[in-house]
Amino acid sequence: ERSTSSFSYSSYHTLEEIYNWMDNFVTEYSDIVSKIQIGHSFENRSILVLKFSTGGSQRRAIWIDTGIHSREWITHATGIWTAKKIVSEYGKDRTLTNILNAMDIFMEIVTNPDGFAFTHSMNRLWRKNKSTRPGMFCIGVDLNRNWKSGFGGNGSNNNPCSETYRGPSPQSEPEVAAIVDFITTHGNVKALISIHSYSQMLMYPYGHSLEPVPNQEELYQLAKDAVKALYEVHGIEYIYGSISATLYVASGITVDWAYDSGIKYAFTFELRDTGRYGFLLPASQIVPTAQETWLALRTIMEHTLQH
Ligand SMILES: CS(=N)(=N)C[C@@H](Cc1ccccc1)C(=O)O
Ligand SMILES: [Zn+2]
Repeated sequence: ERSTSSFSYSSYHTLEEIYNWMDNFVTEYSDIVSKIQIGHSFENRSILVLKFSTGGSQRRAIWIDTGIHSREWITHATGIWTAKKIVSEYGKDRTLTNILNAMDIFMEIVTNPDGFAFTHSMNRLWRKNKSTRPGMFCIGVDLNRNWKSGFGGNGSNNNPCSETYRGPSPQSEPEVAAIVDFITTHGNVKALISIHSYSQMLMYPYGHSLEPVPNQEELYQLAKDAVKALYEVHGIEYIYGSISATLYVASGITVDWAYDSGIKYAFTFELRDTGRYGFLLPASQIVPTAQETWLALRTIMEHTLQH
């Protein structure tokens, strides 16, 4: 069907359903949204990004990615809901309207399409991408360990059979290289938000070391404000802080690369829950999760607009 009105924002969807929704979505909201193909996955699926823009050229931009770990289905579902929220609120919500009148938003909803397809077909709990190389008898690289910053450090693994296998070299994976190329070429991305699940946490660099980033105080306060805004929606409590101090040391991660590339507002979410359902979060929690996450995202985007 041509319109997105029959699409259920409170259900989980397959890759095909999401890609069809994207086409209908950009058609229906063509005045504010467009679709960009930034590359192809290892298994040759299109890697797609939604661009939200109200004009200008090469405006300051915000990058949001979901689904880098394919089993974290709540993140794709939250991304889809958020995309609809952005177009619905433009012209109504003053903060969002101010953001989009000055900045662009890029959103990559299915950041690991091969892994996502595999969670629907063969293994619901697949995390990595689906790359293989000669002599490797296990499949897949952890796309959240394949980035250049801190690559190969503690909290990543050199064993291809590990769930945190870093890959043979930084940006060896097409899914990572596509983002690096896009953001580097764009050159004006001011905030990057990489969304995972689960644990209910909002974190910022560094993951690869306990060394505080120069604007640590600012990021701490912003995370605190974002988590408070999130809490006020449904009373869900998040913890927040730097990745290495709050969670564990992890190397070669998205937000450390972003930060070291000059993106001073780099955050990573771990959405609901804290383990009762984990990656198998019931669809009934999609909309509540997306609603509360939106307030945190808007807080971070507003701060980026103002600084
Ligand atoms: C459960 S999980 N895989 N989302 C946990 C996730 C934590 C993390 C997120 C961002 C940066 C560093 C570390 C990871 O190990 O990749
Ligand atoms: Zn994850």
